[in-house]
Amino acid sequence: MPDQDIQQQIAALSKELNDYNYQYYVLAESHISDYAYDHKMKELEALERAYPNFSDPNSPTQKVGGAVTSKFQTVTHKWPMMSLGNTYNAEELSEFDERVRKAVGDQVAYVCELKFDGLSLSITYENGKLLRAVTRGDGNQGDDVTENVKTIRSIPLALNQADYPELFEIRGEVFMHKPAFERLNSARAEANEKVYANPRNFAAGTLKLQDSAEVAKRPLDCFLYFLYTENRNKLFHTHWESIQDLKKWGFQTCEHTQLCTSLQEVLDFVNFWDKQRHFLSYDIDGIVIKVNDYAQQEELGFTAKNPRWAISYKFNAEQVETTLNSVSYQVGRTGAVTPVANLSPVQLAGTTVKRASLHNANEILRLQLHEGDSVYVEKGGEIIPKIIGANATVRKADARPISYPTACPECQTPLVRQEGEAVHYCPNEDGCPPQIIGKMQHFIGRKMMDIEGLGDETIEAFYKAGILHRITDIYQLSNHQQELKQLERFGEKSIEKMLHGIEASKEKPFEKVLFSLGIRHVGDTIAKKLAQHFKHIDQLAAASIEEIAAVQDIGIRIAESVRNYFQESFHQQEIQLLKDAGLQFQVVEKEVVLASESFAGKTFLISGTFANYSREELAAFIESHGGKMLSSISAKLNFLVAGDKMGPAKLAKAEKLNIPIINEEQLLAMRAE
Ligand SMILES: NC(=O)c1ccc[n+]([C@@H]2O[C@H](COP(=O)([O-])OP(=O)(O)OC[C@H]3O[C@@H](n4cnc5c(N)ncnc54)[C@H](O)[C@@H]3O)[C@@H](O)[C@H]2O)c1
Ligand SMILES: [Zn+2]
Repeated sequence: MPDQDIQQQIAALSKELNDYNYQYYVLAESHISDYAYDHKMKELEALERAYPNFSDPNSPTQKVGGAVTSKFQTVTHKWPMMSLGNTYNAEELSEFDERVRKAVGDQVAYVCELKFDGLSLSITYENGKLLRAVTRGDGNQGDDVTENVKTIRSIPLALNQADYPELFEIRGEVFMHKPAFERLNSARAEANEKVYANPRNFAAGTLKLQDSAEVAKRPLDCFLYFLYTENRNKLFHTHWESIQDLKKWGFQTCEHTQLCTSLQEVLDFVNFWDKQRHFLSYDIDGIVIKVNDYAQQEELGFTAKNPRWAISYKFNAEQVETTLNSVSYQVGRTGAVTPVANLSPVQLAGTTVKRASLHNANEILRLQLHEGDSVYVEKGGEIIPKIIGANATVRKADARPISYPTACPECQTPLVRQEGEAVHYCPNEDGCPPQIIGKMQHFIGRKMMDIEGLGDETIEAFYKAGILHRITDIYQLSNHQQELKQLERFGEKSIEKMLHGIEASKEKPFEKVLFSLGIRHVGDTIAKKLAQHFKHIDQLAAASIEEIAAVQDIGIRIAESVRNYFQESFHQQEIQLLKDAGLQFQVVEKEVVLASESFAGKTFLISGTFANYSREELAAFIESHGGKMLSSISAKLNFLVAGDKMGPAKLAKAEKLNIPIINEEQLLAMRAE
């Protein structure tokens, strides 16, 4: 190949890998599978090795792929945070073992650890207290994400009494469990928010949020796996010993870590987990093999990018090829349409796969799917596998591209897609069967009206039997006892229990009723806020968009949705019928007796989390002593009651306006003065 071509090829590969790095580390998105990425990296490494005159110290082969961002304070790592070399088969692993033995002799033991698919973190502890947490960044410098990390429950803020060093750094991996990922991601899809491709990306996106309160809502977890401290060799001689002590100090380490004394044991460990990993609640993408002895680690040292004393063995993401038989379109409770690929059954990662998710129309376009295509299916983070591409080489010449339907498959109403949104909706909220059933199922849900004796399946059965057509029919069920008894599997006892449950639901407070109505974008917190502000459904129904949007934390999108809901005559009728049935449509005010006038004329704002009281309790305390709560920081504010995890922007604003910032104890003491 002429030099010019090689140079071009190196430049193109470098650019491509740098682009993937940016998407992966900064935007938390993957546009290529890890396997394909690693393959390209190896290709570039091989080219650079063959043509050293073209190698470049800034090449992605020479540097850790991440970067620092401008959103956080930049911190320089005391010990650089490196990447790991990777191997994909037993042969490459045995080459690693040979290199190690050549350098340090045959007395080698390895610690085998799961390679958690998350993002690495360095945490510094001083005198047993969490001081600082920093991302890997570009390996030399990372982002200070301390406030966010403090919200992770498995990371101790203070250590158990033990003989830990005064100052040390501990490294670990932050990740999200698969069930939490599934739950949060589908809630995001419902709310039309950006969904993440896998738990790793979700965890990475979360740790880089500016709002720690939002981070606290997303369940992150962390395994700690490495200790750095000055004079470490005086404390421990091996990595294995250090891990035993980390546990005593209060850190969560992974129970599956194993000490191996031969390559065979390492291989057994690798093979065992290649199969068992599918049963873990979190994703791992391989095994990390570390030389156990610290002295040997030091002898082996580092390359520009990796330690020479450790390596990863990466599992091949299991991938199979099968036929795309058809695409079906499911309509959800909110009317969102989800395309699902129906596949010829195939074995993948221990289960038979028949279906794969396709997310939305853009995904179908991106994959350029055609009818009858032979497709590659992979198990990513999701339980339900995904299609990663079609094998165009075996496509029939006359195969038609999959075209997205224009009408709802359930009710034939033309579908709509809001500008800038990826998801299509069936707008026929009150006439589309799955939406009607979904609305009723939502209504009776545990966090909503919580009707005992009535479940999702019963709702569906009653709908199909023509007994239920809409939410309000639930309160007419007592008039249908004869019909109910005719239904299979529905005895007198269960009917009685259900009717009792329905009757009891009439006592549910207004905020629950409001949440249960299933107004788009109105979840339980929003419902609570609206109920507290408007007190009565009639006042909410009569409010303008501006009036609704004036309520704290209610944005214009929610306000519009609420307004639209109440404009529909069908909904007005629905509410009237529910009122007639005796449901609660107003806030029952508790009489307020002022405990004192200590705070009369004073205004307060509460932010963050507190050790002894909830925010609501503190607000009630302030109000019971005559103080007034404000909803934002302005010159009118007299005191900011600040707890932990308060947003830095708020703090800065209060400081700028010279507003006194007090803590929980100071607030309580103020009353006594
Ligand atoms: N799909 C994409 O677009 C894309 C882009 C960039 C990188 N990647 C993936 O990321 C990899 C490169 O990332 P990398 O530099 O973080 O390397 P790596 O993921 O191959 O290995 C190093 C990392 O492993 C993690 N790790 C997990 N468990 C560990 C344990 N027990 N001990 C030590 N470390 C552990 C640490 O975070 C460490 O930084 C690529 O090989 C590729 O798979 C994918
Ligand atoms: Zn429909």
